[in-house]
Amino acid sequence: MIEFHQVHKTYRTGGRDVPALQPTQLEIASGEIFGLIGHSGAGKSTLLRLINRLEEPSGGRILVSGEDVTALDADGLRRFRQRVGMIFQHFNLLMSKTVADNVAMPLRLAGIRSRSEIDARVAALLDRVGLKDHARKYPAQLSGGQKQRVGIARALATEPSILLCDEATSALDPQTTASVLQLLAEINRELKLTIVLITHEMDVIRRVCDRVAVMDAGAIVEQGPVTEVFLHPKHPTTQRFVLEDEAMDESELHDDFAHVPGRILRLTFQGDATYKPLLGTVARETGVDYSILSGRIDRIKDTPYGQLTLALIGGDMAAAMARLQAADVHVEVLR
Ligand SMILES: Nc1ncnc2c1ncn2[C@@H]1O[C@H](COP(=O)(O)OP(=O)(O)OP(=O)(O)O)[C@@H](O)[C@H]1O
Repeated sequence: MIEFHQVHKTYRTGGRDVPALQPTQLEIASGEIFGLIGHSGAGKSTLLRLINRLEEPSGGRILVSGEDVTALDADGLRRFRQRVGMIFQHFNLLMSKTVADNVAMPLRLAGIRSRSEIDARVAALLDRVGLKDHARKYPAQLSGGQKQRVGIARALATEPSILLCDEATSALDPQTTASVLQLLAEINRELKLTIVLITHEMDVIRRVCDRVAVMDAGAIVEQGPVTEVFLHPKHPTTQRFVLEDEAMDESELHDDFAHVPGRILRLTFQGDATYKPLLGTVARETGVDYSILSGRIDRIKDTPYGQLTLALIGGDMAAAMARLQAADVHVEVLR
């Protein structure tokens, strides 16, 4: 478990104080994938880099598995950092070293001398990230996605229990992003690794994260399970991220509906409710007719969900709404 107790950070540059993180209380459970989302300058990198003390907090305490990492001396910090891997947006590979040597680097730094042990561990790591035939290549000969896989192998070399991902997919195209996220999810499952990732894309959060914190101006403004935060966003910043992900502008949509008769509802359903033939049944039972104005059926990590905007006309409207709510559908009246 990673715990932040009233942790805050102010940078001092050019005689000026730049507040980057307001006093923050946060708990990240062991084995989960925790996402931090926010716009540029929101404080995501600062929060992430405080976990392995690449940034020193201005105050507060950070505990990892109960150990106060803010109190570690240089030697303790060096050993602690072996338990925390990190990957970066621009990969940070050594361009003059081969793929195998890049992955071997943390092992050498950790004091492992045996050539055969290093070779065996590097081979296993490269196999795990799908790069077993690329060991002798140089980073310049690899695609962006392959470079990030080298970054992941290198980060896993010392068998850490935490992996920090700093915009790890921001430099990648959508297809490569999906395959790197899938690799992170597999590693999380197989190695029971805690992953903390930062991103400015809700899609990344939706695909792999269990829980999310939304950051704005140096503070966490909303946090919770991704299903909850994504389907029922409360803070305006969260609502904007969700709308960006849906690639639709709510106000535009409302203009389109202006001429549609009837009551307009947004239905949100998740899990088993997603695949039930509910709408037809409710329409038959209550005499209500409906037209679907917009909708999306997708997944949040492993949970299927749907969000439909409907116009309801005629019949017993109150009974229809009660029937939907009784079937675990979240009903929001838009008009
Ligand atoms: N080393 C530094 N010195 C001074 N100010 C800094 C430093 N690093 C970050 N800041 C400032 O702290 C605030 C938070 O920055 P941070 O990089 O944590 O945000 P972010 O959400 O990660 O942004 P981005 O997505 O652009 O990386 C910003 O106002 C930034 O300018």
